[in-house]
Order: sequence, then structure tokens, then C-alpha cells
Amino acid sequence: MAYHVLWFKRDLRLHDHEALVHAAQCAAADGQSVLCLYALEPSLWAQPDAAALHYTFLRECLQDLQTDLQAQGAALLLWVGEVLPALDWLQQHAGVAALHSHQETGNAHTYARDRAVARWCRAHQVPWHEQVQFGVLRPLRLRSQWLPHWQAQMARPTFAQPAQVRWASAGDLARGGVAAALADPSSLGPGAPCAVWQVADLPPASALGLDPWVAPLRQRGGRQQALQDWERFAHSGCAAYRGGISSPLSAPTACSRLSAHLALGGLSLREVVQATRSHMADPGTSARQRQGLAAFLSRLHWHCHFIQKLESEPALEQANLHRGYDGLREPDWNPAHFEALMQGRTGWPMVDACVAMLRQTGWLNFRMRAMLVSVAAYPLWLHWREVGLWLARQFLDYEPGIHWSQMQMQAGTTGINTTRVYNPIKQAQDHDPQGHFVRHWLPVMRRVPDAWLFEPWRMPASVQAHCGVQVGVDLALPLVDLQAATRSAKARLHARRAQPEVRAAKAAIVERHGSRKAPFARKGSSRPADAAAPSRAPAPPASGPQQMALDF
Ligand SMILES: Cc1cc2nc3c(=O)[nH]c(=O)nc-3n(C[C@H](O)[C@H](O)[C@H](O)COP(=O)(O)OP(=O)(O)OC[C@H]3O[C@@H](n4cnc5c(N)ncnc54)[C@H](O)[C@@H]3O)c2cc1C
Repeated sequence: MAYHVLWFKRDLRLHDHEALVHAAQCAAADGQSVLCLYALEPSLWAQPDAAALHYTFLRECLQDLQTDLQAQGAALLLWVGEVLPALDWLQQHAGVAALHSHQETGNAHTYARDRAVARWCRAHQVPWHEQVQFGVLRPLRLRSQWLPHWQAQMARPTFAQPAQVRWASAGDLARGGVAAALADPSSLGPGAPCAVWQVADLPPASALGLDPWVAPLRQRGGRQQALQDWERFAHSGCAAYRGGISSPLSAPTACSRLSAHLALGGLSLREVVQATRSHMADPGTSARQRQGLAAFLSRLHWHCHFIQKLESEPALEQANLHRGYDGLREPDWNPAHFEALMQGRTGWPMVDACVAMLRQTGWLNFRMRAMLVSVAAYPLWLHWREVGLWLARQFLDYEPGIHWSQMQMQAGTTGINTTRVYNPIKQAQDHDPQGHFVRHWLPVMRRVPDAWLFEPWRMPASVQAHCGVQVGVDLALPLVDLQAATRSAKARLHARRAQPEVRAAKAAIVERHGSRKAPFARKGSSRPADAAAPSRAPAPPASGPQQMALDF
């Protein structure tokens, strides 16, 4: 018996799972069964953006998936090894009628792996049916096609889990010899992969070579948790969304906290978009909640808008989007600055408190992420790539398409965005005026008097002695003079930007990656433009400062 292999990737759910629906239809048509496969690929976990934090969350997602599959009588084959040997092995022991999955816009490693899988499928004449995940278009020939595509994808009805699926059950696999062969390690070859049937039997993070640190206050993964998080946001959090998402004090509850669930697919983006719209249309939803949901909906556009950039330009994970910025920061890499940033010892309390929060929770709101990158990229003059790898390992919701596009945008190397520099002292004054946030995450700041909250390094020796805080010992001194270093960084960036060849190359980037239309009809409106007829012609590319303006 050959199987329709349903390869789960970052789509760990059964609801609104197009690849599952398609696999079930194909299996029903040719009298075969659907075999569910998840491959825990050691090579992927060896990449510099991987962390035990992600792995722990993944296991929780897999656990929910396995429970849901078991309730259907389906087995989940957990292959601990690379995908190609898994396919080889299944082909040899059972036969692969077809491979079914969602399209993935991942990192360079998964991109190369998917190309290898495509070659394998061609060589073995196995059809690979890849379904669209998110509102990302492959291939995107014209950027103006993107918004209509996003709208059409989000308007499609969600896929209910098919009632009748011929699943490969544990019993079928045992009878077909697959389970028995898997139980016999010699059938898998020397040194190599193994397969388990229970998530609990997956290897620990250390076996994958991962640093064991896992943020103790992180969010939990899995479909059930994702649904609970959505319910919390839809019924209480969203009322505080507008106005609440900028301060790191209010953001943890005002934001949806759905990003990690979207990254591993515990929720489909479409189901979130549709649930948001129906909640907005519900007469029981207050005006304040509706405003919050409308602003949230705009972020769901941005989700795919940014992933589309990586889909269209896979190199942006490693190289400047605008190659005219090559060599700008590279020669000046300062390991001491980077180390101090990672340790939360920059000397700017708001920055150091964010690093502490990130380490404990695996999450920061958008503004604080942007501030961290801005501090790294301007006054500390660090190249975005290493900083981005470090942050990728800290963010529970690491999504390569959003992450690398944002890293470059905040570092000023896209060539099409206005330079945005976040002053960490001003951010503290605006978003943590009483110092509740910094004092929570940096206990030493609790001893610093209010008058010195924003610039504690200026405390006179007598004040330091009085409050028992020695600057340079208990609190780091700022690594550089903020104003002077920022001014010099901006001047260097702008000098590069002014070069004729750099200016000349900008238009092509706007054409390929620029946003075409703000998701809102006008600023302040609670009516999302995406509610308009999808056939409306998109506006011409924006190239001014509003290009990437986010309505914070
Ligand atoms: C340097 C940097 C790196 C980032 N890396 C990631 C990442 O790896 N993964 C990730 O999901 N987000 C990333 N973001 C975007 C944003 O900070 C997070 O999506 C958001 O903080 C997640 O919390 P939330 O789900 O509560 O967001 P909400 O505000 O509730 O937003 C809902 C969803 O919209 C999307 N979204 C929100 N803001 C943005 C944005 N600015 N750009 C694109 N999509 C957005 C996310 O999918 C998010 O889950 C990054 C931002 C910056 C500045």
C-alpha cells in the first residue's frame, strides 16, 4: 500500500489545513490512506537561528496535534532525521503515492531543503502538492498582485476538517510492516535517523545541540492554548489594543500574543482574520473593541506583507536588501558592544530592561523590538545580521520573513524606508514615565531616585552613595555618548544614501518590495480598506516616508 504522505511543517493544526483536505481527497480517490509525518531535522536545529525555546514550544504544538490525530484514529510518524531519508525510507517500505504540504517561507536552510525535496519528488515521480499558507504569493511577478491575492486568500472559506479521512492508523502501519520496520533500528541504517510515535519520546533539546536556556515565563504552545489566547484577546485584550501596544507595560496584555501560534501554525492566519471580522461585525462588540480589532487586522496584513519580501528575495536573510549598503557597518564590528547588548549591560535602563524581559519571557512588543535594533544599529553601529541571529533565538515567535525584513528596515539597509531611530531615553520618558517597567526588570533601578530614572549615570557620587548604587559597577555606564554616536551613525548612513548609484538603485527595490496600499482607508478610520471590493485597483507604489508607516 502506498501512502499519501501529509508532511506537517509549520502548520501544526487540523483546522483550516488545506494540505490535509487535499491529501484526504486524493487518498479517497485512489483508495489509499493518509500518513501523517513530522520530521525533526537535526540540520535545521543546528542553524544559528534555532533555540531550545522554539523546540520546547514546538513539542507542545506537536503534542496537541498528536492528541487531535489520535482522536481521529490517525498515527503521527515523528521522524528524527532529515526529510529526504524519511521519504526514501517510506518509499522503500511502503511507497509514496504523493507528498502533501503547505508552502513554507522559512530560512535559507528550509529553502534549500525544499528544493532538494522537489528534486527527490521529480526523480521518484512522486507528485508534491503544496498548498498556499498565509497571503504570500509564489511566484509574485508584480508587487501590485500581492494585495488582491491577500484579500482573496483571506476571503476564502476556512477548510473544515474532513469528516471521512482514510488515515494510516498505528494498526495499519503495524500490519503494513512500517511500524515493525521502524522499531528495528537496523532498518534505518547506521548512525542515523530514528522514528518515534509519541511526542514524549522525542529527544531533549540538548541532543540537538541546543543551549538549554528556555525563557521561564514564555507562552505555552499548542492549538488549545492558541484558541484560549485568541479568546482572551477577542473578549478583553482588544479593547486596550489602540493606545496599549506601545508601552512595554501595557503591551503584554493589550497585544494579541498570537505571533508564536501563527509562526507554528496552531492557528491559521485566515481563521484569525475571519474571526476578527466576525467579531467586529458582532453587535455586542463595543466601539473600543472594534477599533482595537481594526488596528489588529492591519497587522495581519503586515504579517504577510513582510513574509512576501523574504519569499521574493530569499537572500535578504543574509545580505542587505539594497546592496549599496554593503560594507557600511561590516568593517566596524565591535564585539564588546554586542556582548554588552546581549548581557543587558548597555547602560540605558530601557534597553537593558527589555533585554531582561526578553530573556525571561521570549517576547517584546513591536516598539521595544524596534528600539533594541535601532540602538544596536545606530549608536552601537552593529551590523544587523549577528544581532538578528541573537534576537531570532530570543523571540519565541521567530518568523524569518517578518524578522529579517524588520531587522533590515530598522537598520536602514532596505534603501526604501525612512530612517527610524529610537532614542531609548525618550522611549522611557514616553512609555515608562514612572519607571515601573525598568524597576520591574532591573531590580537595581528600584534604589535609584526618580530624578535620575532616565539617566542614572549622571547621578552625583553623593547620590550614588546615598542610594547604594555605584554607576559602572551595579549599573553599567552607557557604552557610548548616545547623541554623538547616533548623529555620527545617521550621517554615515545618509552619506551612503546620497551616493548617485545608491539613489539610482532605490526605484527597483520599491517596485519589487514596496507596499502598494495602506490597509486602512484613512488614518484613524476603523474601517479597514481590505473590506472594500477585492477587485479595486491598488494604489501606485508609495515611496515617501509613509511607505512603511505603522499606525502606532
Ligand atoms: C526587529 C523586529 C523583529 C521582529 N520579528 C518578528 C518575528 O520574528 N515574528 C513575528 O511574528 N513578528 C516579529 N516582529 C513584529 C512584531 O514585533 C510582532 O509580530 C509582535 O510584537 C508580536 O506580538 P503580538 O502577536 O501580540 O502582536 P499583535 O500586535 O497582536 O499583532 C498581531 C499579529 O500581526 C503580525 N504583526 C504585528 N506587527 C507586525 C509587524 N510590525 N510586522 C509584521 N507583522 C506584524 C504578527 O503576526 C502578530 O502576531 C518583529 C518586529 C521587529 C521590530
